[in-house]
Amino acid sequence: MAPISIRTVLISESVDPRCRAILEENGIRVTEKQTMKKEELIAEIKDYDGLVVRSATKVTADVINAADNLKIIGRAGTGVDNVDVDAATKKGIIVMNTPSGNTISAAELTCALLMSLSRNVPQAAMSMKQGNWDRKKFMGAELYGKVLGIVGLGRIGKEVATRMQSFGMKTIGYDPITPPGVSASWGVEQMSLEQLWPQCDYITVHTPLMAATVGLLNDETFAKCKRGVKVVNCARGGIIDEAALLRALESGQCGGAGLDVFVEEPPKDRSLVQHPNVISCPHLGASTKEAQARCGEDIALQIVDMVKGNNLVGACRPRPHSFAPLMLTLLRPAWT
Ligand SMILES: NC(=O)C1=CN([C@@H]2O[C@H](COP(=O)(O)OP(=O)(O)OC[C@H]3O[C@@H](n4cnc5c(N)ncnc54)[C@H](O)[C@@H]3O)[C@@H](O)[C@H]2O)C=CC1
Ligand SMILES: O=C(O)C(=O)COP(=O)(O)O
Repeated sequence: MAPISIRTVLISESVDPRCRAILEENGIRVTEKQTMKKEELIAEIKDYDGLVVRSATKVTADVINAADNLKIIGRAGTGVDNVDVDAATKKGIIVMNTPSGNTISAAELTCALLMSLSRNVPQAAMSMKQGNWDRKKFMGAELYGKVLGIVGLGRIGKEVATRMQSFGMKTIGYDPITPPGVSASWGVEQMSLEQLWPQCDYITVHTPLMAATVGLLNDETFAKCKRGVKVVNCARGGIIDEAALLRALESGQCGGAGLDVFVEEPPKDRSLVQHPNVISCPHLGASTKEAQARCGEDIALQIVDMVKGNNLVGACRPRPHSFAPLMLTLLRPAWT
């Protein structure tokens, strides 16, 4: 690949300091500005060859059209739904992400939400802080023997599956691309969504946000689920339709929801967050020291690869994600 000249990079969000250090070690001038308004970004973007973002910076067509010198948009993370990739491509701007750097962290938070939902941990903790000792109110249910439906069997979906299997959950799923034989090798039986909805005690979504996944769970699909189904969204706001979710929670069709992401972040309308059967986080899936270190380092190295004209195929370095099935195999008694 021909080297690309990148002399200035703007980092518009809180990205691990290794990112800046690697870029500077390679002669790139870095500016960090973390609270830019859209107008500010539009006014300043022309001064930069590269832009590094996380999920909060909306790199819309008007930002891209104002970016006279921009050659690369680096997303230090997975989802690129905050970047208008079509507009960037039309302008010849490369968009790259670091898709494996935060996989484990997002999977672990999903598991934490599933476990918290089953045992009402956040609600019980809040009640204790208020001076109560309410053992009856927070009666839970075991995850053992329950059915977990995983919609989207990519990196995160797979890691959630292998972890929740160790709690004795049956894992079923759907993905239009991952071959059923592959997901079967990590213990997930694939089926159509029509077959999946009525079987699940818990559903977790792990797809990108795109036209086909907006409102994947809606009034119609909630109606096909078991009464009291619990749902987790650690992927993107809107994959579970928020208004439909609120209606399902109010009717009891949905027994609880664990939400890390929202259509609007932070959400102005707090009716979901305030619902007693909802537990939520402020988009924390990737917010671990380890994930941020990997994503910050990876995006910087990928930009440096471009400057040096290194082949980008395989630039996204493999991560040891398969440790979970390996550990499970080693720890599981031979007769199971
Ligand atoms: N909460 C957080 O902080 C984080 C959220 N994410 C979100 O999680 C999403 C998934 O991440 P990864 O697993 O790494 O992505 P991935 O690309 O490895 O997996 C996504 C899977 O979804 C499948 N898919 C696409 N359309 C589908 C549909 N209509 N129905 C069912 N499956 C469909 C794809 O075939 C693919 O296997 C990201 O796109 C991002 O939006 C990712 C990291 C952190
Ligand atoms: O990587 C992703 O897709 C995420 O959602 C993480 O977003 P963040 O980098 O924490 O703003």
